[in-house]
Amino acid sequence: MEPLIHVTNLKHVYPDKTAVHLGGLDFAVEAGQRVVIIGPNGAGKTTLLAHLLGLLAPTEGTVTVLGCRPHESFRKIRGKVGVVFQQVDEQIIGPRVYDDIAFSLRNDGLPEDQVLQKVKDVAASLQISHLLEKIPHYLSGGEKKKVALAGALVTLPQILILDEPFLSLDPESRREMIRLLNHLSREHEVSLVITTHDMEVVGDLADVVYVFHQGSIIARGTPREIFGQVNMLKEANLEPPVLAELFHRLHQKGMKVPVPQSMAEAEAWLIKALQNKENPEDIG
Ligand SMILES: Nc1ncnc2c1ncn2[C@@H]1O[C@H](COP(=O)(O)OP(=O)(O)OP(=O)(O)O)[C@@H](O)[C@H]1O
Repeated sequence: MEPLIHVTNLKHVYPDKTAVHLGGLDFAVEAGQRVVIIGPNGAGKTTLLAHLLGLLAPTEGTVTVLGCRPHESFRKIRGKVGVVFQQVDEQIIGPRVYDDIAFSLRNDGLPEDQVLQKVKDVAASLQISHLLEKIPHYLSGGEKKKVALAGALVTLPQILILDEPFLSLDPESRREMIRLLNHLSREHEVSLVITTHDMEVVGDLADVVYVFHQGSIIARGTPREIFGQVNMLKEANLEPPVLAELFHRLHQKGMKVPVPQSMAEAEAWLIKALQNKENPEDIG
């Protein structure tokens, strides 16, 4: 079956002649997958997202989203693709939070009673019902992110695109955002495409991780496969998660350790190892 998103050998040249190339592996997203893109500054992550949203047209290569070329016919798929931009301030345009979330529904000509119901439902699911009458400008950063997410989700998209959703969130809001995104994927089968510099969230969030570096998509795999390649990550100017680095060092010292995907996994392994100090190599 054709993936929901398929990008091959994308090259984009900006008007000032800056060229962004995503050669190497194809970028593909299957239905219901949670895909996280990592890469150093300037690797082309945001440029790719702009192509998925039809905001840019490829100079070379192909971009297919839900069977369409987004730059030619994004209107056809608009309601099926939600987005939360990095700068949510630029995205939130309604005078009240309610109006902002209602924007695309009203734009599609939905009767006001249905708009009301859908806005109420999405606000309740994101636990922001108490914010609906507020002026967006005065919201906190985390609240703004949730409002932008509500605006993206209110049309029940098949694909949700998020550029750096964890930026400037405090630990509690970050956990809450991870929980929400995983819930959307699990319960509503929304496919997620997320860029982040926050390596610590990737293991809790991704089915598939793509690594962008110097004009190429250089690696694709599960978080365990990607974080098992600590040297590749460092060469790509990426800091592996602390646990991956620690277990990599233990491995280099000759210990048969797994690559932990989460704190809970590392904790369980360490408890077993400490309880069985006689022969820790047996624990895998
Ligand atoms: N509108 C633009 N005009 C000219 N060059 C641009 C434009 N937007 C991005 N670029 C350039 O394209 C390259 C890729 O930028 P992009 O924003 O896609 O990278 P990124 O991986 O998202 O980086 P970051 O992690 O810093 O957000 C950079 O060299 C950037 O300077």
